[in-house]
Amino acid sequence: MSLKAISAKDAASLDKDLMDMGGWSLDQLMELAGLSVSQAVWKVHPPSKGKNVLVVCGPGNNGGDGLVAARHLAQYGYTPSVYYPKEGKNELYQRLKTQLHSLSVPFTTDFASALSSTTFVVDAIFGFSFGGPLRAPFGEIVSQIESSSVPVLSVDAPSSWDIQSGPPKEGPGAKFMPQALISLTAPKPCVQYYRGRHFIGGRFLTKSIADKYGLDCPQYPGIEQVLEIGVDAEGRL
Ligand SMILES: NC(=O)C1=CN([C@@H]2O[C@H](COP(=O)(O)OP(=O)(O)OC[C@H]3O[C@@H](n4cnc5c(N)ncnc54)[C@H](O)[C@@H]3O)[C@@H](O)[C@H]2O)[C@@H](O)CC1
Ligand SMILES: [K+]
Repeated sequence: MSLKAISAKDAASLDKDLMDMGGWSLDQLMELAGLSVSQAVWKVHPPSKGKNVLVVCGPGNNGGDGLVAARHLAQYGYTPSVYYPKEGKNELYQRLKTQLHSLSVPFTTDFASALSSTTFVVDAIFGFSFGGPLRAPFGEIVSQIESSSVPVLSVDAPSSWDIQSGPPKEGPGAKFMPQALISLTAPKPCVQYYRGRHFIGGRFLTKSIADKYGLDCPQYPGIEQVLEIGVDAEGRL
């Protein structure tokens, strides 16, 4: 299946269009994004493969998607835990945290020990607004994920990868290749360097917005929030 990619700049502008002109709120977009992340986890790593899922959240909306996904995973019967070392300050993130506290989802501060006892990792550290070398503590976090054998699903982009040019040449993330990736709305250009299971999610694209940005509307089956799309041997979509 061929789906066109969207640049980081256009992805940010598309989000703004949805909110400024399309009548959406950020909460709604994040809810659908996080719901699709949770469904991709179910497909790649059903509870029969292990219920402990570590959701690693960054400070922006990619981290917010992770918080939403953690809530859905708890409702599905997983035992998620969250690592959230640089919390986003706005009230949306605080409400998502309250929702997780109400479900007794633990927030851990000991990343190494959480990683060693989990069966699956959700990488919700950085998405399309990532840029430049990783600042602390994320270099160390990415290094630990990279050298662990625990399978990983990355949200929107493998964290540490440049959205346009892919994995860094050296340092943390240079060898990071998550087992699964869920692109939200549309793949980002860095997906050409990705090898693994690839899903699309975030079922809120309209035909007029897709046309404006030259995107394809994914043909989600029935009530599914995710669609698995292939990456061929050369990495083309
Ligand atoms: N339409 C969509 O596709 C939607 C996308 N959403 C999510 O929102 C994401 C984009 O969110 P944001 O724009 O908040 O950005 P990100 O979550 O990608 O990251 C921004 C944060 O990362 C920090 N950061 C950037 N580079 C860094 C570095 N080198 N070292 C350390 N920290 C760094 C910034 O200071 C900022 O706090 C998407 O990737 C997607 O996951 C959804 O939540 C909503 C709808
Ligand atoms: K990510």
